Amino acid sequence: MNFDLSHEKLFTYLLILCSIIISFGGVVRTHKTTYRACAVGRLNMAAAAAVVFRRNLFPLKLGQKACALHSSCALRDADPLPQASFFPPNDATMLPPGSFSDKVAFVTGGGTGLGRAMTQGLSQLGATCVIASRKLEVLQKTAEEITAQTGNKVFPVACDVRDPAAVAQCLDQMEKLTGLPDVVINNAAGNFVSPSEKLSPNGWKTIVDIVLNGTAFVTLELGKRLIRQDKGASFLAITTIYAESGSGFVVPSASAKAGVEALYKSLAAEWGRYGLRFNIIQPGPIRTKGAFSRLDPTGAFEKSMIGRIPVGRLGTPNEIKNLALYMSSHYATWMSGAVVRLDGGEYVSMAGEFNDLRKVSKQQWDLIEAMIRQTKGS
Ligand SMILES: CC/C=C\C/C=C\C=C\C(=O)SCCNC(=O)CCNC(=O)[C@H](O)C(C)(C)COP(=O)(O)OP(=O)(O)OC[C@H]1O[C@@H](n2cnc3c(N)ncnc32)[C@H](O)[C@@H]1OP(=O)(O)O
Ligand SMILES: NC(=O)C1=CN([C@@H]2O[C@H](COP(=O)(O)OP(=O)(O)OC[C@H]3O[C@@H](n4cnc5c(N)ncnc54)[C@H](OP(=O)(O)O)[C@@H]3O)[C@@H](O)[C@H]2O)C=CC1
Repeated sequence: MNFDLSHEKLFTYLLILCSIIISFGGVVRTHKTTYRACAVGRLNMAAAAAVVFRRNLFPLKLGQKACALHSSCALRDADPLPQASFFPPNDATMLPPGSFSDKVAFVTGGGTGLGRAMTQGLSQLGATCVIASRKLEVLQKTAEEITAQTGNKVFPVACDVRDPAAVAQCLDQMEKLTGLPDVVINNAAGNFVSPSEKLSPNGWKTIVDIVLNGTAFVTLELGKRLIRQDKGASFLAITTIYAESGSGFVVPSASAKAGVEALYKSLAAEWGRYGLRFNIIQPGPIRTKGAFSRLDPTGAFEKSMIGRIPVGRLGTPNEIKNLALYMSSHYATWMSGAVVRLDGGEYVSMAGEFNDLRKVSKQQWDLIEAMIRQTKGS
C-alpha cells in the first residue's frame, strides 16, 4: 500500500485525530460534564473540517501553517483592502436627536444583527419600539439593553411571521402596548447556502415562508389596520443586492426577496392614497452572526467577497441603520417605491463585463495598449 503522507496531509490527519481525542476525552468524564465536553469536541471537529475545507479551496502559503492549528484563527475575519482607509464607516447616528419622538416603530427580527442596530437607532432618536421574532429570550435581552441605554421603551413580542394567526395576535398585542406604528421595518429573514439540487420542498418553503409570506402577512395585516384607523406610516423592507440579479446557491432567498421587492413597489403605487409609503434597502455583505454562520460558515469566501467590493470592506450594521432611519423619517416623506442599494459598489463591480481588468498591472497595460495600437488600419 502506498501511503502518501506529505506534510500537508500529515498535518490534516493530526488535526482530526486531536479533535477525536478531545471529544472522546469528554465522553469518559463525569456524567454531568459529558454534554458540554462532547459539544467542545464537536466544535473542534467542525473547526478541523472548516480548516480542511478552507485549505482545500485556498491552499495556505508556507509559514501560515501554524495559524491553522487554532480554530479561531482559521475562521478569522478577512482584512479590508488598503483603499478601505479612504472609506471608514461612520457609526454615529446621523439624524438629529428627537427625530422619532412620539413615534412608534415595529421591527421584525429586531433582536439581532441589522434589526437590532435599526431598533437601537430608532430608540435613541426617541421612538417607542416593538421588536418581534420567534425567540422571546433574545428579544427580551435586546429590549432590556436598548431601553436601559436610551431610556425609551422597547417591547419584545414573540411572533413567527410564517403564521398569519400569530402575526395577527402579535399586532393585537402591539396595539394594546403602543397603538399602531408610524414606522414598520420588515427585516426578519431566513437563508442558507445550498446547491439547489439538494433543496427539499420544505427547505424551499421555509425560506419563502419567512421572507416573502412573512413580509406579506405583516405588511397586509398592518396595512389594513392602518387604513381602518386612517393612520399614515412608512414601511421599509430589507432585501439584498441579489434580489435584482438572482444568485445561485441561495435560490429560495433570491426568489423570495425579489417577491418582496415586487410587493413593496406594487403597494407603493396602490396605497399612497392611504398615507402609506413603501421603500426598500438592498444591503451588500455585512458581518452578522445570523448571515455569516449560514452563508459563509467556513469563512472561506469572505476574502473574495471583500476583493470584489470597490470600497474594500464589508458594510456595518450602523451604516444600514442610518439609511433606514432616514428612509423611515419625516425627512423622507417624498420617498416611496424607492430601492436603495448600500453595498460599497459590490453589485456594479460584479456586473461589469470588463471589471476584472482591475487585476491588470501597469506593465501588462503597456503591452495591451501596444497590441491594440498595432491593429490600426487593419
Ligand atoms: C455572507 C453574507 C453575504 C451576503 C448576504 C446576503 C444576503 C443575506 C440574506 C439573509 O437573509 S442573511 C439572514 C440569515 N438569518 C437567518 O437565516 C436566521 C433564521 N434562520 C433559521 O432559523 C434557520 O436557518 C432556517 C432558515 C433553516 C429556519 O429554521 P427552522 O428551524 O424553521 O427550519 P429547519 O431547521 O426545520 O429546516 C427547514 C427545512 O430546511 C432544510 N434546511 C435547513 N438548513 C439547510 C441547509 N443548510 N441545506 C439544505 N437544507 C437545509 C431542513 O432540512 C428542512 O427541510 P426538511 O424538513 O429536512 O425537508
Ligand atoms: N448580513 C448581511 O450581510 C445581509 C443581510 N440582509 C438582510 O438583512 C436582514 C437582517 O439579517 P441579519 O441581521 O444579517 O441576520 P439575522 O439572522 O441576525 O436576522 C434575521 C432575523 O430574522 C428573525 N427571524 C427568522 N425567522 C423568523 C420567523 N419565522 N419569524 C420571525 N422572525 C424571524 C430572526 O430572529 P428569531 O431567530 O428570533 O426568529 C433574526 O432576528 C435580513 O432581511 C437579511 O436578509 C441582506 C443582505 C446582506
